[in-house]
Amino acid sequence: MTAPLPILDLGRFQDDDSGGAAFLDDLRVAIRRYGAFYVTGHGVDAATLDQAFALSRRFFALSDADKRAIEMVHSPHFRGYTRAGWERTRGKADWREQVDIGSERPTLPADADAPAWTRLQGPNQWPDALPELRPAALALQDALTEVTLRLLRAVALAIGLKADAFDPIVAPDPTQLIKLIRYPGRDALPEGEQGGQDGGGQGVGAHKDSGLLTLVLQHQQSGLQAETPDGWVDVPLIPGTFVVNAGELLELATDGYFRAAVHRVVTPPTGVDRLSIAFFLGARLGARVPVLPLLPDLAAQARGPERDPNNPLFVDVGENALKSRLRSHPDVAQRHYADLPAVAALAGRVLEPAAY
Ligand SMILES: O=C(O)CCC(=O)C(=O)O
Ligand SMILES: [Fe+2]
Repeated sequence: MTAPLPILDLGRFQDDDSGGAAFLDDLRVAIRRYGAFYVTGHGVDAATLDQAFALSRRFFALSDADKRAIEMVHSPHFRGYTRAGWERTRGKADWREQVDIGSERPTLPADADAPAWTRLQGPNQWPDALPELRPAALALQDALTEVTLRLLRAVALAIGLKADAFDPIVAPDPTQLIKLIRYPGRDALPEGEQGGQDGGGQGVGAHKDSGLLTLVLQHQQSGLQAETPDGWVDVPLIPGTFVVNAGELLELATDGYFRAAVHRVVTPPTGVDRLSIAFFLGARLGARVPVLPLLPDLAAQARGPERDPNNPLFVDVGENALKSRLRSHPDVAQRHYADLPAVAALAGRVLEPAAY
């Protein structure tokens, strides 16, 4: 099989300021052309990943009542369970159920003058019916954070910066988010939702991730697709790899030298479902993303960040993260953010989920 995206071995990266020139060139070319690539040599062992998918399978097999006990609408921090059809991308329902697990941090004081994004920080919701999930998910979060921070050091070197160039906006408390996701097969979707994109329903619609870098862990069933200069391509499962997507903050920090990857997931065929785990690493919520001083010949190729009226990009990290969350989860927006003028203006327009 010819891989649709480059496959890079992180084992080739030497983590000092010398980098490993050939690896860094490959990395820069991959992100510049595709915004995405496969990574091998990431060091997360297969047993850890198998255990994570086994727990994910057990979580989604819980009763509706057990899952809905931790529904996201209870959390101003956008944590917990989302039923299929309740999340939206580009205004349309996504046919996936998921649980969002972020950095486990205390709620910030509710100060009237505090920016709205401060409400994003806080504890997770954990299912009483699956106590093993908490330690396993937090350990996985640590392991994936380490891989992503290592990739970020390589990205910095690849554009002519010091390895620690992202530290001021990331350390010591980057935004972390794990999503355990299950996409039901086409037959499980309501009538009228089964067509669309190349014959498949919208597992998740085309989008960019809002952070710096995302790792997508695939398992058994493919369905991820990426938009490339040659059009949409399938990004099938390659055992032992993660898919890495550049996010909006990396597009902003490089003034558009890198573009965030546009990607989507199509609904699996009748009779099967698909599990995936996505890990999103963003900058500190309180940080503002600077335009980094790239090597002059790279800076000359920077196109500026994309200007999409449907998806404004914000250099204030908390604001950019909140934009994505409010747009994807209108029920949480209405329950916990109705005081924001932008949310109030949307009231009643996008709240009704498709029947499921
Ligand atoms: O499930 C996947 O493969 C990708 C999920 C994704 O793109 C997202 O949740 O942002
Ligand atoms: Fe994504």
